[in-house]
Amino acid sequence: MILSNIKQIAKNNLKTEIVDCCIGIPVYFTDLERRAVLDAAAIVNLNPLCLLHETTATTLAYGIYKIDLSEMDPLNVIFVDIGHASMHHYLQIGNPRFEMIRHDVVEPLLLEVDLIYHLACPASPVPYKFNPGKTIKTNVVGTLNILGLAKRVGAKFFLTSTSEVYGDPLQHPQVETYWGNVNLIGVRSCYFDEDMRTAETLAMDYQRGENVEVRIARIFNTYGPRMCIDDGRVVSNFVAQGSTKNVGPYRVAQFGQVQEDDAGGDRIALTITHEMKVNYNFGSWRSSQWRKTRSKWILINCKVASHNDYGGLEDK
Ligand SMILES: O=C(O)[C@H]1O[C@H](OP(=O)(O)OP(=O)(O)OC[C@H]2O[C@@H](n3ccc(=O)[nH]c3=O)[C@H](O)[C@@H]2O)[C@H](O)[C@@H](O)[C@@H]1O
Repeated sequence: MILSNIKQIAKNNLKTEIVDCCIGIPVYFTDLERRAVLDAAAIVNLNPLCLLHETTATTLAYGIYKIDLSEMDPLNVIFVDIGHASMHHYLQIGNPRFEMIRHDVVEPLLLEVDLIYHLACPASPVPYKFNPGKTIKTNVVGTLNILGLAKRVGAKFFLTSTSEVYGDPLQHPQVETYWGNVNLIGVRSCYFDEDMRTAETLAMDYQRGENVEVRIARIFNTYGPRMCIDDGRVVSNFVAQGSTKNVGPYRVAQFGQVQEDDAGGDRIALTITHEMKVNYNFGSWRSSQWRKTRSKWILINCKVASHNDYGGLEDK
């Protein structure tokens, strides 16, 4: 079912028949599970040229699509795999400037760097609920460690936060100055909202007390190329479920559409370091600062169903 859907999506996008393919699998798949994937592919007339580990695919995708890294630019990129999902392996791709380190940010990390993008937390409800303790550790202890690293080496620190810091907001649309309405013991809060709030607090404390230059981007519901169809966030849910269904009353929600991918956040960071402001909503069309940034991110204002109109729709 999944493979036939993916095949259809690829066919529509590429406007050609799809037969040959590479299929990404978790590294922990057993031989039997790998065989089952190949059998499933055969059922839908796919011819897998290889089964690729997800981490390998992720790293390759970065290397392939990150086309703005100049050959002449002395920039080294270090990936730190937080080891939170099925990512147990890593690949150092051909470019000698990419280095992949397998490390859990919950443990101290010693590196020499100038600029840090702290993106280390699953943003979709499915993975962040899978192991809430780990999610909290990643956002709280992990952020503290990376801030400690930034402090030690004098690096700039860019934190990707979330619209979830507003909890169940009473103000629409949310602006950066809004403090939110978070239920600290709610099912959503204890997984993600509260610990991302703590992460932001830590970042601001290190900016005030330790002179770490901090930028925070609160990313709203994102949708863009190379997101998983079963990502679990609202826009991909809509796309997956089909948005033509009559779902009753509508409300306006905020969306950020990512035209590249989450890693494309660095474009924003580079832009906003020239601005005075520290935190930004990426998704608030009322944010004048946002509009000033010349990033590849665009906003779509659209009408969506409220939470309860869609069974299983978890995200805002
Ligand atoms: O325990 C305390 O009383 C102190 O804890 C922290 O200070 P500190 O432990 O010196 O840690 P930082 O240098 O701010 O680093 C925070 C974390 O980052 C980690 N770190 C630091 C540097 C580094 O390169 N890599 C790295 O992972 C450290 O192991 C530490 O756990 C707080 O910043 C202090 O305000 C507080 O007084």
